[in-house]
Amino acid sequence: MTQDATPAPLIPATSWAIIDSTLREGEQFARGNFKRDDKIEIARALDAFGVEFIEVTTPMVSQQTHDDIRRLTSLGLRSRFLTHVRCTMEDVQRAADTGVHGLDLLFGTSSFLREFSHGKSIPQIITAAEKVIGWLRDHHPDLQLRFSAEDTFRSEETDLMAVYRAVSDMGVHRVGLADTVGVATPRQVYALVREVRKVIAPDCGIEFHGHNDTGCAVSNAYEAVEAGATHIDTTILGIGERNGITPLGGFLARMFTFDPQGLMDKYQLPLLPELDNMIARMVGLPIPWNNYLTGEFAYNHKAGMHLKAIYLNPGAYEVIPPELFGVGRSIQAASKITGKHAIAFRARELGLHYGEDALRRVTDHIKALAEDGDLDDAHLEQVLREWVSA
Ligand SMILES: CC(=O)SCCNC(=O)CCNC(=O)[C@H](O)C(C)(C)COP(=O)(O)OP(=O)(O)OC[C@H]1O[C@@H](n2cnc3c(N)ncnc32)[C@H](O)[C@@H]1OP(=O)(O)O
Ligand SMILES: O=C(O)CCC(=O)C(=O)O
Ligand SMILES: [Mg+2]
Repeated sequence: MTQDATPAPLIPATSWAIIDSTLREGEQFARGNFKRDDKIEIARALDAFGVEFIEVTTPMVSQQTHDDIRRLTSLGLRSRFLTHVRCTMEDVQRAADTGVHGLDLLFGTSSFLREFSHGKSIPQIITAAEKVIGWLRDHHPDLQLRFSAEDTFRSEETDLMAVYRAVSDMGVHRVGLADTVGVATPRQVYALVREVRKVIAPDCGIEFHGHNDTGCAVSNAYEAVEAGATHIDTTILGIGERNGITPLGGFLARMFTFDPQGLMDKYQLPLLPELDNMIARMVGLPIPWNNYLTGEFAYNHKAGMHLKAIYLNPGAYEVIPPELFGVGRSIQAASKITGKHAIAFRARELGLHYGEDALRRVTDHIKALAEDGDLDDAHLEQVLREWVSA
């Protein structure tokens, strides 16, 4: 390697793709009920952002949903549409004429779902998959096929390997691991992805879908990629069943740290706030204050020790430059936990210059005033102007 060669990114952004499921998993969110115009707006926004795949709800929901999918697939977007269907002839025949690029098939493999959802044994699941996948390959060879073992992380490993090996042999393009109840730990995800990789064809992709019940949805998606997963399911703001799945913004924040340029090449990152605001508006809820990247306080800096460094170099306390994701930072200089450096910087911005003693005095005065509540910027400016000549 020559001395000035750029080191290869730790996890290149070209090694994985996003399947955004706001239009499928997102419709399973408590407040998710998208009308046709909403669906079109969401799809266009995701396409403009650059996500590789958009997953939509099964056309089995209703004639309206079926027609909506046809409308979406006729928009001429670059993002590829996938529809999420049960492993039955009825579902796939209905889905095959919607103009989608691929079908995301699933079958629950845990004892919970085998007993309480569909009632099928593992051999019966494999037989059903054979029939459905065989028909699809014969009649719709252009469709990209994925087969997922729903509730993967509460399924027996021997059952999973039997299913994944079988569907890979049947020629699916991707297998899916789904942490349906959000129980998996990052280490389990990593280990299982590595095991699955051993039993499927080398060119078969691996998709991960992770719920956030125990707060691991982003970490688990990251571990999946580190272990070799090729596709990650996200939704805008993480909306989905219960408390949702891996959020698009959170996943991108995580992956940005490994390959910033790769992410900037693939996605229009400054559009992220528009996506988050759009979904917040449609579901009638605010963006959470602590949301990754776009939360109101995601880039708020307050403590004196932080502010000294932030003024000199924001990278001292920011891992991702906010402007790359279209957001700004806020500096809260007038609180009781502020310090002289922050006050001096703010004063200089206002064209005011304090000597050392005066700076200490005005800083202590501001800290004392703020014991009763932080000062807003106008109040800070007023104090700084009054005290400069005092
Ligand atoms: C973890 C997940 O998020 S999975 C995705 C969930 N998505 C959805 O449910 C999509 C929206 N769903 C719907 O509109 C409806 O549930 C429909 C149209 C799919 C089915 O409606 P209904 O026929 O009224 O059945 P209902 O929803 O009550 O029950 C689910 C049926 O699917 C069957 N089923 C569940 N999983 C599968 C599967 N992977 N493959 C085949 N059949 C399945 C169940 O056995 C049950 O069928 P049964 O009536 O023969 O016992
Ligand atoms: O099809 C899949 O892989 C995921 C389905 C799903 O939403 C889940 O298991 O939570
Ligand atoms: Mg889900």
